[in-house]
Amino acid sequence: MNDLEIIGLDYSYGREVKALDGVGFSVPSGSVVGLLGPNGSGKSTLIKNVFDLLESQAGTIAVGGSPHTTPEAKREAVYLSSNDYLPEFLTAAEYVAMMAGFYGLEVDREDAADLFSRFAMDGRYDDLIENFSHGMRKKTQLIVALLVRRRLTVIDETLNGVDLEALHLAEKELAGLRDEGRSVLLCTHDFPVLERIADEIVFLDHGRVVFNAPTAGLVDEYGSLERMVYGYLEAGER
Ligand SMILES: Nc1ncnc2c1ncn2[C@@H]1O[C@H](COP(=O)(O)OP(=O)(O)OP(=O)(O)O)[C@@H](O)[C@H]1O
Repeated sequence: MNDLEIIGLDYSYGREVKALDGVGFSVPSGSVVGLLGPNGSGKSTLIKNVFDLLESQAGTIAVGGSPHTTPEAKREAVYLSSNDYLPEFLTAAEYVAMMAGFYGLEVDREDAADLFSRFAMDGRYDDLIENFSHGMRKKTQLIVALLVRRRLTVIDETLNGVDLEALHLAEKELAGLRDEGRSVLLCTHDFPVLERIADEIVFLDHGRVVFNAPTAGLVDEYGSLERMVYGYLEAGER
């Protein structure tokens, strides 16, 4: 079963910029897939298409087996954006409750407070988000995903900006989602993180999939993901 399946996805901004050009790949249940690519390669455009934040122009996207525009698909997935824009006038508890409410869920206060304390935000659950640092906001986004535990979690550079301790815990928690048979699409430039937790890699360049293979195989072949990417970029085959 694939939690996300994308076939032949195109997307252009106006007539000039073709941001996605025939993109296709899948995220199998019980896996972490790393999404990599240089700036402007189309990663955010791809993710926005998956969440129907941009209206797809050609191709198909299925989430949990349902077309991505349907309520069934939208219930199956959670999106952690690359920015840290959270409603500042809410407390973390109110924000978490609101997000869970979108999925028809109620959050267990103890579970949530426990995650806040494990992510080094002990006692901050009832504080206004206005008083949270950048890293605390990123961790709050992540905690929401861990509480709502959807079939598919898509993380757009959300982990960039959290400290090493939180990153270590985040990796363990994401592996926990995978072990429950859920899946994660993790967009990050952090090669070591991807080598540790991604089962497969999708590498985009100029809106096209250049590599799509198991991480272990790519590391065997190129020595590391970093060498694979820089080798490709320096080879001038773009
Ligand atoms: N709103 C927009 N209007 C016009 N062009 C856009 C818009 N958003 C993105 N683009 C263009 O689409 C292409 C893909 O951009 P996108 O943001 O998807 O890349 P990305 O891989 O997420 O980049 P980054 O790593 O910098 O976040 C780029 O050429 C970008 O300039």
